[in-house]
Amino acid sequence: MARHKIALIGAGQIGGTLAHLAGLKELGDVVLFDIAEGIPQGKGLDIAESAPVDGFDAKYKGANDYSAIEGADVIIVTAGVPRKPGMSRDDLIGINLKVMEAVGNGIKQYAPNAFVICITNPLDAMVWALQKFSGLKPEKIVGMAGVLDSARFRHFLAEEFNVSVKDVTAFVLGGHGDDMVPLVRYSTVAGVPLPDLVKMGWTTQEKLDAMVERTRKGGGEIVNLLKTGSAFYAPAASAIAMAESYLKDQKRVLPCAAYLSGQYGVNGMFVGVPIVIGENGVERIVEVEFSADEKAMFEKSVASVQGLIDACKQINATLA
Ligand SMILES: NC(=O)c1ccc[n+]([C@@H]2O[C@H](COP(=O)([O-])OP(=O)(O)OC[C@H]3O[C@@H](n4cnc5c(N)ncnc54)[C@H](O)[C@@H]3O)[C@@H](O)[C@H]2O)c1
Ligand SMILES: O=C(O)C[C@H](O)C(=O)O
Repeated sequence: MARHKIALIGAGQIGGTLAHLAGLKELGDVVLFDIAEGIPQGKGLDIAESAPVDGFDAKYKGANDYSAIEGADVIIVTAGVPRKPGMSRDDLIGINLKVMEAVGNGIKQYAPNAFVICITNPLDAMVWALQKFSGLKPEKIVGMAGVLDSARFRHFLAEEFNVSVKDVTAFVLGGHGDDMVPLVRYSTVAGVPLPDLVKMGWTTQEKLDAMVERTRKGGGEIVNLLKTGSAFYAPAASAIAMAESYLKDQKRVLPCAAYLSGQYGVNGMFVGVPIVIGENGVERIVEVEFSADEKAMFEKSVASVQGLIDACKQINATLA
């Protein structure tokens, strides 16, 4: 059986990490595409030269021409610019929307049947625009944010409870902004919901609230530390988990920005919700019940995403 083909559009910090992880996990052969000449070729060659040491088989190709992505099974998009300290993700909208137009046209021409994972920020608006520009079926395109935001929450929880991250589950839904929705009722340690752990005295409500807030600001925390760009190890690991679920038909239940057509009362937008990813792409959108407070938080987050989509339509009239 031929190996899968994984195309990475954007060969920067996340793109390079994705390429390395895809090889280490033997997910398939990798094409790195970027507008910067030499970067995708250099990163591809460097990683290919690590393969004999780590003992994995994968072919690497760097390219500056979209024809190289032809026939890709999975495409992960990180093309664009990241934020720097003092900026919000939303400040990237103008420049990255133009990038999504070029990327969408490339996908439409060379890989219209791929499963596409968008990472570029502001995430929920960029994945929406990328779907419009590429014409991909809504079940074949998702945005990566919830897996990352949930992983951050899981890390903070595992540190607080001094337990293995493997025994901590978390669901962060909504848009990938500071008003994202970490759902404490649906987050657990060994299956015990977080509010019960507060009742048991294992942590306090104040500490839990602080972890929720730190999760919401998790991206900015890394930006302020790095100063030159944003997080890339955890974002790449998160997108690889999504790609692996598709390529291996794992049917994992992961929080991702998915196209909603009425679910959660939302129509025609991509917002972070739990979905099942299998060989058909988005195979199910899981509609969990919200309390009144959770519903209000989710609606506030959706309103922020709607504002970004409206801004995209203002910038590019073809999207209106
Ligand atoms: N969704 C998330 O959770 C999440 C997490 C982290 C970062 N991000 C976003 O991902 C994006 C990439 O982050 P990064 O750290 O890899 O940035 P980076 O600057 O290291 O890499 C971006 C790459 O995109 C390339 N590029 C720019 N315009 C292009 C175009 N038109 N076509 C092809 N390539 C193009 C650049 O040359 C660069 O190599 C940013 O927008 C960032 O905000 C999102
Ligand atoms: O915060 C950013 O700008 C990058 C990304 O969205 C993140 O959450 O790490």
